[in-house]
Amino acid sequence: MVGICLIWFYRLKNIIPRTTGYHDDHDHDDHQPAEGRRWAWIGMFMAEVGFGLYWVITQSVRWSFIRFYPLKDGLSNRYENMLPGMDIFVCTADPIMEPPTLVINTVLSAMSYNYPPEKLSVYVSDDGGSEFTFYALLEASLFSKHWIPFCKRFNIEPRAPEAYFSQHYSSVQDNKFAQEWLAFKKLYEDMKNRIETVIKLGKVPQETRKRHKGFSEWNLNIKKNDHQSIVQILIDGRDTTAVDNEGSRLPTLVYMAREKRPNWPHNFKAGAINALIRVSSEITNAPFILNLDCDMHSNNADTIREILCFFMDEKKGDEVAFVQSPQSFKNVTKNDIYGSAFYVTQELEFAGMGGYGATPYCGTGCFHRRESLSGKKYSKGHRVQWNIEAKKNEGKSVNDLEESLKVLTSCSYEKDTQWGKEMGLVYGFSVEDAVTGLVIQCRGWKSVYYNPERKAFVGVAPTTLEVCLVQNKRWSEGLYQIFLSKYCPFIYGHGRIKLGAQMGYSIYLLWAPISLPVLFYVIVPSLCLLKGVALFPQIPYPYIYGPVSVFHFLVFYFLWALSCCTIARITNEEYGS
Ligand SMILES: O=c1ccn([C@@H]2O[C@H](COP(=O)(O)OP(=O)(O)O[C@H]3O[C@H](CO)[C@@H](O)[C@H](O)[C@H]3O)[C@@H](O)[C@H]2O)c(=O)[nH]1
Ligand SMILES: [Mn+2]
Repeated sequence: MVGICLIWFYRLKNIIPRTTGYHDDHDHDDHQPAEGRRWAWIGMFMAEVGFGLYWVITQSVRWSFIRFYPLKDGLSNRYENMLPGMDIFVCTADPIMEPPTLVINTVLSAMSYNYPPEKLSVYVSDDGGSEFTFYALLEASLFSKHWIPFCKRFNIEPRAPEAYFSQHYSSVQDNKFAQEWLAFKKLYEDMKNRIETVIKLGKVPQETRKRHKGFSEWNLNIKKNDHQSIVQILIDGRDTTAVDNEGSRLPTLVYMAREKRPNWPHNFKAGAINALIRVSSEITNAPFILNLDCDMHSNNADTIREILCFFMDEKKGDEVAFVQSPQSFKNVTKNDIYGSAFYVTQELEFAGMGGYGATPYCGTGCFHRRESLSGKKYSKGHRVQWNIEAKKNEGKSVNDLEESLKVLTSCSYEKDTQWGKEMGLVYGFSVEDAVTGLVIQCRGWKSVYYNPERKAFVGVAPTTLEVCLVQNKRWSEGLYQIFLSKYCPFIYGHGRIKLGAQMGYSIYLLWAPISLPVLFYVIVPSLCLLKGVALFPQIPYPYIYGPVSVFHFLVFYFLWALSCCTIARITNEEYGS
C-alpha cells in the first residue's frame, strides 16, 4: 500500500506542467509533443490509480482463505436411513454445439452417484427442443439399467462412460473385470453409434419413434425457438418396478423443453433453471438441487454425500444456501494459452471468498438448497425439514402429471410473477449465476466453497480463440452490468454481506473497466519509449527503492502462491484475457 502511494505521489509530483507557450525545457521547437507527454503522464497516473485501487480490493480475498474436509462416513453412520432427496438439473441448449452424446454422458454420471437411487432424480432441460436429445436420453435410460450396476459393482470412476472408456486398462489383472470392461465398452459404443446414425440421418426413424409416446411431440414441425411445452418422464422413480438389471431401483429421469415463442423472452439458462425448479417441485421436490451444465460430468461418485455434510452440519448447516465446486477442465493445455482454467480464481480467490461465506455461484457444479433458490430469506433458528419428500402428486399417473407440468413450463406462466426477480435465478444479466448468488447471500444465507483433491466435476473448456473471446466478452459485460445495476455489491450488499465479500465480488465485476488501464499500460509506455519520453524515474532517486521492492515482493508472492504451474500459464491467465 505504501509502495502504491509512493507511485501515485511520484506521478503527481512530477506531472509535466501545461505548456504556456513560453517554456524553458529543451523541447522548445514545438508545442504538440509537450502536450502529448503531459497526457501520457496523466494517463499513466489514471492507470496507476486504477491498478492501485483494484489491488486493494483483490487483497480482501487473500487473507480469509478457508478449506473444508467433510467426513462423509460420519454422515452415513448417522443419517443413512434418512438421507434427503437430490434433484440434479442438467441444461443443454443446442444439439450441434452440445451433442446429445455429451449430454447423456453427464446424465449417466449423475444417475450413478453412490446414493440411494430412489432419492436421486435427473432433470434435463433442452432449450434446443431437439428430438435427438430426447432420443439420446431414451437410449441412456435403457443403458443406465446396465451401467449403474456395473459402476457400483466395480466402484469405477469417473462414471461418465466416454471419459471412463477413454482411459486405458492395459494392466487389468482381474479377468472377469477385463471381460466386462470390454463388453460394456462395446455396449456403450453401440449406443453412441445408434445415436450418431440417427443424427446423421436428420430424423428419428419411424420404428424408433414407436418405442416411446414422447416422440409424438415432434409430429408437428418444431423449431428451436417456436414450440409447445414438452415434459416427458422417462423413468418414473415412484414406480417400484422401474429397476435395473440387478433389481435395484432406478433414479427418476425427466426430459423437459419449456415452451418457446418468438415474442416471449426466454431468459436463457436462468429461464431454463426456473422452469426446472417448478417441474421438479411437482415430481420429487427434493430439498437439495445440483445444477450442472451438460458439458460437465461428475468425477467422484461420493460427492453428494460429501456435500451433504455441509448442509446437514448440526451447528452451521442451516445457514448454508449453496455449495460451489470449482469448474475443472480436462482439456486445458500445459500453458493454458487462453487462460480458461482460472487457476488463481479457483484455487485462491474463491476459497478466500469462502472465508466470508460468500463464494460466488458459478452456474455449474453447484449444490443448492431448494428453499434459498426459491426466494426464501434465511431466518436464524429455522430448522429445515429436509427429509420430507414430495407427496403431493403421488397418486397421479405419469400422463396426467406430464400434462399438468406443461402449464408450469409455458411462456406465459411467469408473467406478473416474482420469478426472475425474487424467486429463482435472477433475469436480465448474461451472468445469471453471479447475480443470483449475490442476491441469495444478501438474503442472509452463506455459501461454501468445496474444492476437494479429487475434482468433483470435470468439463471441457473452450478450445478456439473465437469461442474464448465470445465467452470472455459475455462474462465481462455481464459482470460489469451487475456492478452498474442496483445489485452493485457496495450498495445492494451494504449491511447485508461483509465488506470483504463486497470487495471480493468487485474483483470480477470490474474485469471490464480494468482492461482500460491494462490496455493503456501496454501501449503508451512502448510508444513513449520510441519517442524518448521518460515516464519512469531514474534509479538515483532514493525513494523509488520502496515501490520497486514492494513490487518485487508482490511478484514473488504471486509466483510462490502459484508455484505448481508454469510461468507461461500464469502470464497467459493474468494478461491473456
Ligand atoms: O438459452 C440457453 C443458453 C444456455 N443454456 C445452458 O447453459 C449452460 C451454460 O451456457 P454456455 O453457453 O456453455 O456458457 P458458458 O460461458 O460456457 O457458461 C459459463 O458461464 C455461464 C454464465 O455465467 C454459467 O451459467 C455457466 O454455468 C458457466 O459454465 C449450458 O449448459 C447451456 O446448455 C441454456 O440452457 N439455455
Ligand atoms: Mn459452457
